[in-house]
Amino acid sequence: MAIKNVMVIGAGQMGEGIAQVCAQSGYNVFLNDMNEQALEKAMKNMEKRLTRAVEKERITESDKTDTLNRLHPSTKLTDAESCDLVIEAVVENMEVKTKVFSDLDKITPKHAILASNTSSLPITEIAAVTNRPEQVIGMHFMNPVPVMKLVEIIRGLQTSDETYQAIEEMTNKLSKVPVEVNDFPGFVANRVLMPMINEAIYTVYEGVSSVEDVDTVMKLGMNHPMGPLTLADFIGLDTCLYIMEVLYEGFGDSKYRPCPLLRKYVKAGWLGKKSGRGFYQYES
Ligand SMILES: CC(=O)CC(=O)SCCNC(=O)CCNC(=O)[C@H](O)C(C)(C)COP(=O)(O)OP(=O)(O)OC[C@H]1O[C@@H](n2cnc3c(N)ncnc32)[C@H](O)[C@@H]1OP(=O)(O)O
Ligand SMILES: NC(=O)C1=CN([C@@H]2O[C@H](COP(=O)(O)OP(=O)(O)OC[C@H]3O[C@@H](n4cnc5c(N)ncnc54)[C@H](OP(=O)(O)O)[C@@H]3O)[C@@H](O)[C@H]2O)C=CC1
Repeated sequence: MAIKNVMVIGAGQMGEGIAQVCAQSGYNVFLNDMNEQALEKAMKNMEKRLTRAVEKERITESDKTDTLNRLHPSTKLTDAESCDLVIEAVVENMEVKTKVFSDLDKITPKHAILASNTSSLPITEIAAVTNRPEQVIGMHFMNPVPVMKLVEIIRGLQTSDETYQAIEEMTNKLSKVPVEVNDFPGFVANRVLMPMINEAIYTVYEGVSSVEDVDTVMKLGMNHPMGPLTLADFIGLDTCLYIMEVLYEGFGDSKYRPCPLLRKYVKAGWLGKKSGRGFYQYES
């Protein structure tokens, strides 16, 4: 199936990045969000990054103009009626995601593929609220999307080979590297990454070391590009907590219990870089 028109739902940090790379690769993209301010901010950020790419001579001025012309901010989910693929990137919450998928199932054409950028939630459960579970799939991009090469492609129980192949082909077209994984809590990326981040938070919580020193140990000792606490702030502490909860509930194993300090920060509204405060403070 040829994918031409794509809708990305959620103009947060992931949705914005996904919309940009799709438009840069020639897809016609609706970026959908109920919040017009979030859409405006996302459009500005994408334009800024494209301008920087022109300055660095990675793309031409006309590539930038063409990309921007392919990007359409949208506040109506019904714009998905002309789309061949929808990539959902709203908050990591099953209730919110299943509501979006159930609505999309009614709006989109019969042939359309419905993908989720969920970082941990079961694709099979999301697919079950639609009448097309064979066309529902996980397409898990990494943050920051324009930079990171990996896309985890997650097969739900009923995902068809045809759907998998269409998404694998598109991932290659986006100049990303696809990796096929099965539908288990946290898939591969976050089953491995998030317990490491959670453990780093425990070392601060238990007074083993300071935030800065934990990050230094992992940066200089393990050559990680960012320390785990900087990375947690970058991902979003709410997202980190939701993922730990999915692992904890999904496996029923106490080794995945979220650190109380992580819970406390999220309750305080300290969500990391996006809210201006997490383990570190950020200028707005
Ligand atoms: C939670 C999940 O479900 C899954 C996940 O995504 S887990 C998170 C996975 N991501 C990571 O682990 C990221 C780890 N960090 C890194 O790789 C690097 O620190 C980084 C790529 C983010 C920044 O790299 P850096 O060398 O430290 O900084 P910097 O030189 O400023 O940036 C390198 C390039 O990335 C770009 N970049 C940095 N942050 C960016 C962002 N948020 N959005 C877009 N581009 C960005 C910069 O513009 C720069 O591009 P140019 O070459 O055009 O200048
Ligand atoms: N952060 C990361 O590093 C990664 C995140 N992901 C996944 O991507 C998805 C989005 O994460 P991210 O972009 O970081 O999150 P953000 O917090 O940046 O954005 C969340 C988006 O969800 C929307 N949203 C929030 N609440 C609701 C609701 N009740 N109904 C509908 N939409 C809602 C927000 O809309 P509004 O603008 O209106 O508030 C916003 O567009 C999550 O599933 C996350 O797990 C995947 C890979 C990496």
